[in-house]
Amino acid sequence: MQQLVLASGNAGKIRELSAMLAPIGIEVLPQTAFRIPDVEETGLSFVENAILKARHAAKLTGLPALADDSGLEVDALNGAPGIYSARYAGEPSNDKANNDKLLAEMNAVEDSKRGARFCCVLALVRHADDATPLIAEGYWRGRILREPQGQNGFGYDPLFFVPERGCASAELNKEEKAALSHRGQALRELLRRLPEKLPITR
Ligand SMILES: O=c1nc[nH]c2c1ncn2[C@H]1C[C@H](O)[C@@H](COP(=O)(O)OP(=O)(O)OP(=O)(O)O)O1
Ligand SMILES: [Mg+2]
Repeated sequence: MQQLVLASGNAGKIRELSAMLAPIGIEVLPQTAFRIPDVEETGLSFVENAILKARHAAKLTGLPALADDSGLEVDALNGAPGIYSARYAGEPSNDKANNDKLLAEMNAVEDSKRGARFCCVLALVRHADDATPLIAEGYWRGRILREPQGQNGFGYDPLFFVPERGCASAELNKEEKAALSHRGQALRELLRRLPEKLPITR
């Protein structure tokens, strides 16, 4: 596969996925480079939204497309914000407002009940009407902190405590995060299974 359009407008995801794919010779072109607007995420699951975003980018570029739909599921909030993570505090999406809202919702939740997981679903379509998209998922369990910690990453990283490392996700560098994260796990699974889908033909 020579070129792949990355069907995301999220700079943090683009940074992480490009860094993970570059070493294996896959050139990732963010959809922003084609001035592709965000598509409305009308699905009720990460899988549906990932496929929808991938098809949209493939359709507008004529290239194979990889999409990432991801979010944070918090135990004490019955899985919220989930697929609505990016728009938790309203639209347009704003990481700071989302984090503030999460802290407020979790204010009365005691330490032993602050479990959560990040979810990532990746969808790779070879063309816009690909009937066999390659889907891979990854999950990362942690806990919701009581105040933001760290400057790295994006989204909810400053509020996500990583038990394996004893720090917030936003305190990990990008290699450390990729080794553990929902996105790193999903991408490794996708790459393991990529041969099933080759060659890329219509
Ligand atoms: O590793 C992560 N570290 C911190 N936060 C994260 C992570 N992974 C997903 N998240 C949060 C960010 C956003 O609030 C939502 C994704 O929403 P999601 O719709 O998939 O992405 P988005 O709208 O930002 O960009 P796009 O749809 O163009 O790919 O979950
Ligand atoms: Mg989105």
